[in-house]
Amino acid sequence: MQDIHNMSQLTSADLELARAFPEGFLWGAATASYQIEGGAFEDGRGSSIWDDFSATPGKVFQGENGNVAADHYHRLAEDTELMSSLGLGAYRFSIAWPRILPEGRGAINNAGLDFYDRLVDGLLAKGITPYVTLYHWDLPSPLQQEGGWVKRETAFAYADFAEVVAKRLGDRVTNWITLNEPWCSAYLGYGIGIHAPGVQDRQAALDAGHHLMLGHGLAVPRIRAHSAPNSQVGITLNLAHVYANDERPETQRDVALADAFSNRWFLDPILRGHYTEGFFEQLGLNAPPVQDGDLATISTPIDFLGVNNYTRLLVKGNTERIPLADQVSLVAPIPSACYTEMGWEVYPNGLRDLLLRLTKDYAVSKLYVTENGAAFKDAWNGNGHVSDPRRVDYLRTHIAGLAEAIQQGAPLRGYFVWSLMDNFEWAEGYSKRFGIVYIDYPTQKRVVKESGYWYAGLLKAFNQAH
Ligand SMILES: N#[N+]C[C@@H]1[C@@H](O)[C@H](O)[C@@H](O)[C@@H]2O[C@H]12
Repeated sequence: MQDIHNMSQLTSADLELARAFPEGFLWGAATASYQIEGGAFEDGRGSSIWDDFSATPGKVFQGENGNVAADHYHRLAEDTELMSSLGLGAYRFSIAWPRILPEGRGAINNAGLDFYDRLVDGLLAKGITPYVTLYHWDLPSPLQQEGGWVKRETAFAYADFAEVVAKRLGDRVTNWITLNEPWCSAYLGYGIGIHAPGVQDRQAALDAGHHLMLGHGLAVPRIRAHSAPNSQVGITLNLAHVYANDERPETQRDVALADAFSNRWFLDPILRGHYTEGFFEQLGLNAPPVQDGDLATISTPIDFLGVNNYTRLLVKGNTERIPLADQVSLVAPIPSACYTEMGWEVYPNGLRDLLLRLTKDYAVSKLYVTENGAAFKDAWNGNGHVSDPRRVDYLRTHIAGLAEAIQQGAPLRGYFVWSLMDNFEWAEGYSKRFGIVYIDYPTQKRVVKESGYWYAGLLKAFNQAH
């Protein structure tokens, strides 16, 4: 592989930016099992709700699925070499529950554990620290057939799964993320049904969210019991800072509703041990089936909070309609602003302001940005490289916001760009490319994008400064 660093086009300001970060700051990239692995029917892997959802007509763009994806299952050596050439200090990936427990519980598929053994050993051999997400949405189908996350039993099945993985990898993996974005699993999967398993029932979303958090709390001690003493366990939440479009009282009301629904629904139980007061009433729904002790379990102390952030929320109150927390009026696209292919406003200060809010309002000892990135229209002409200047600018401006947040007191310890490589973007299929490495799916060729060279150059400059 060409000397990847000589291909980067860093400015003097970029070099200054790299030097702004403290020694020990962790630079990584993130992926998820169903989005990159493929090998969907190999070596004993069972079916997941995303296999089922993708196979359901009309659910995923052009009927695409994760059967092959980026074929990572067959390219471990190539992809770990790619990560090493980029200079990554860490790699965040997820474990496919159906590879480990094809029925969701019970019989262990050791071939599945062997795959992650090989991945972890390959990363460690290259000096790359594994950050393992135990659940990134691929619930085994048999558990969904019993009701999935709306059933309390699934929380216990998840904790059993987490322990099986920790027993195998806990001697080498010291950084664990229990869940990825339970808000998406609950609301997109069970509330409005645009994600797997495709249930459209807002009460089910609250019940699923509760059991996801219960699974998190049940799993934390079981992960710790099988990991090295210096291990750390956290959770990753998708969060966004909420801004008021004006000072009107109805706008202030809607800002509070949007914050409750988008952020505090999960932040408050996990970090404060209680749901946000009045939250369920604002939604016009019943409380989920909370049992004695649940909130104590859910709020079991964690070592860090993982933050996934892509954009901000801008809210404009509407007196004619008293919204429910999940129906707040967001401001229409702003002509002067820049938007990604996902329709998300590019607003770098949103990440900085979010980290500062979390620092101010929640007693988090450590923060990691576990996902941040952008989808833009990337094209590859079959040779040369992929020009993606908008992604370079997105990364540059958001990373600059991290430096400001740290300088203002945020306990930020690391950043994982989403994503290492283009991948299956859920209901959008392969139509949205988030990678700093381009995947030519017909050939599975990996082509480092301009943003990948830039990120590698930033990491090299950071390492040279320390
Ligand atoms: N959409 N989008 C990109 C990205 C998605 O690909 C990840 O799997 C999720 O954790 C999170 O939603 C963010």
